Amino acid sequence: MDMEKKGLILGVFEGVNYLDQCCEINCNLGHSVNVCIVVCIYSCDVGSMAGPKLGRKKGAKAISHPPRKKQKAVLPVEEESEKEELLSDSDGKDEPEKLEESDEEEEGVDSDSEMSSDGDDPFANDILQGNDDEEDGTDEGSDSGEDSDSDASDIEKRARAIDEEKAREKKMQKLSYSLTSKKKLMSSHYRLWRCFQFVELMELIEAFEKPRPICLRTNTLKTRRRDLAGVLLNRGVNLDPLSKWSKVGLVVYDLKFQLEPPQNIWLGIICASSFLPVMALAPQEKERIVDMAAAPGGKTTYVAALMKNTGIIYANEMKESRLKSLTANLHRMGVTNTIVSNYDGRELPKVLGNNSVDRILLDAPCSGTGVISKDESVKTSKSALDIQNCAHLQKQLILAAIDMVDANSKSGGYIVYSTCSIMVAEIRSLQRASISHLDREDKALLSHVHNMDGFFVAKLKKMSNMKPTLQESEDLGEVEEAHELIERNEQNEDDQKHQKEKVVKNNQKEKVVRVNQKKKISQENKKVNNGSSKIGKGEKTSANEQRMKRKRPSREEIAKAREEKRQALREAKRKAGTGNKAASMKSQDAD
Ligand SMILES: C[S@@+](CC[C@H](N)C(=O)[O-])C[C@H]1O[C@@H](n2cnc3c(N)ncnc32)[C@H](O)[C@@H]1O
Repeated sequence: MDMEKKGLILGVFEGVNYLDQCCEINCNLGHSVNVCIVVCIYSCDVGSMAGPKLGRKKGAKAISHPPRKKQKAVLPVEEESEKEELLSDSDGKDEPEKLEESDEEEEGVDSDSEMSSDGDDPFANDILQGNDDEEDGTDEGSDSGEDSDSDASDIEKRARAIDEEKAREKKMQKLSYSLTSKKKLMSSHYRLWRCFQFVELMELIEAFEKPRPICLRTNTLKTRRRDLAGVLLNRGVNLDPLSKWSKVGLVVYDLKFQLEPPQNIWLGIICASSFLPVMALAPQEKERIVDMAAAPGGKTTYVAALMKNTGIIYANEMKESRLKSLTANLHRMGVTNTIVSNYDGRELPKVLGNNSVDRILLDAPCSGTGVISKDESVKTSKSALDIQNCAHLQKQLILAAIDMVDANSKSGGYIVYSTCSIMVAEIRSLQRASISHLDREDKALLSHVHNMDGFFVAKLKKMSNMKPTLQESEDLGEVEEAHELIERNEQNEDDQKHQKEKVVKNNQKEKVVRVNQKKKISQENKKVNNGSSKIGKGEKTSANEQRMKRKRPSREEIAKAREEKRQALREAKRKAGTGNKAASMKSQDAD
């Protein structure tokens, strides 16, 4: 690996220790240029990075964050005062003492709430059983004596039994629902999930159903993280710094005033994984940057903040209906360096020109399979065709991005491609742009491992603005074809089986049709042979062939035939008319 480039990339993530691996693949990129792809593999575990609670007030409950004890500690957890980290954006002074005091109390509150919310407390059942035992003992004693007591305890027992039965039924219902949805998910996307081992797949599906921690990003155009944290803590919100790697992120545990956020200081609730593409892009002040698929602007506003409202951001969105939210967010967040456009991203090189910008963020439209925890319908609503269509669009968008970015940019020449999908086909859009092989699992941020929404981020560096020669294009075309061939070959057994079954059925149908046709033809032949004296015994001309051979009548012949028909009709009418007249005369005579 080229250490310089590695250094460069690590530089982008200076101080970021969650980078598991950073591999670089120099490769011929299909289409027009040579591009170096730098694949950054993120292993973030928000929960474990967050460390102990900060500033939680007495009695405040920790809600809806995943149980920490189940999370994998991918990163070295910073055990030191997170409050310092949280409030250390600049000088680290003026930390409210109150917060430090509450840290210790916090731990207790936290672990309690985890136990109760998880239902994982190993002692809980014992305590219940103990109670039952005691009651049983009392019952035995009362049997020997007072009837009224035993009646009461009988009723209690029965009531308890009914309750238990109900609870069991509920549990079974829940279990069967969960199994059905898992089955549905597995069967509907079986072929696309083939890259996972069964156990891992189950873990992944489980992870989809867990709520993610709520993350906030401080809008540094309006405030500092420490100030925001101070405001939130004063309002009784429990929060942690997201981690050392994010100087703006906060993890929030009980956002009570969710509907009335202080609009001038934060963007809203976002997933930690959405920080990563912008961090990877590392926009610099005064650069020209394109956000190819921008709405609703979560990443554009972050880019603008990192650029301190300097330079230019072209924020493009194809769907007109989504422009409103994009512009509204830009205004709300105080972004002033952005031009909003409404093009199909594939058309942008024609509008902005080739080799015209320093960096491009392509947060591609995707199947959304990485965000099932937010939108459950993704489980069953996405067909294989949807995924393939997405992948095709993504490839075309990547190619447009490559055309637009300037390899000679002094500070940039980078493209960041991200999707919130964990589907191989979509991740492979990069490959389909003829970038050499990417190992699929390793590049995705997987929900069950990282406790984030599934996500894929790759950073590309354009190496040259030169267009390849015809020969190179042809070679690359072949490479592309080869990739497509490989992909086609990789269709899973299910697919093949399905296809085979279809083919067999079709063959059978065709056979039946052919047999019927043959029968029909031979019957017609027989008829023709029997009925027509013109066709001798030895003549093998079929009725069909005869029909084919029959000459089409000329126009004159058709006109003549029509005239004859008309005359015959007139004659028939006339005859009928005279018949009627005679009949009516007859009847008059009779009267
Ligand atoms: C994943 S979302 C972008 C989210 C955004 N980057 C953010 O962080 O808020 C993808 C966006 O791409 C838009 N889109 C879909 N097809 C597009 C195309 N051909 N060109 C440009 N944008 C497109 C969608 O309407 C959608 O708003």
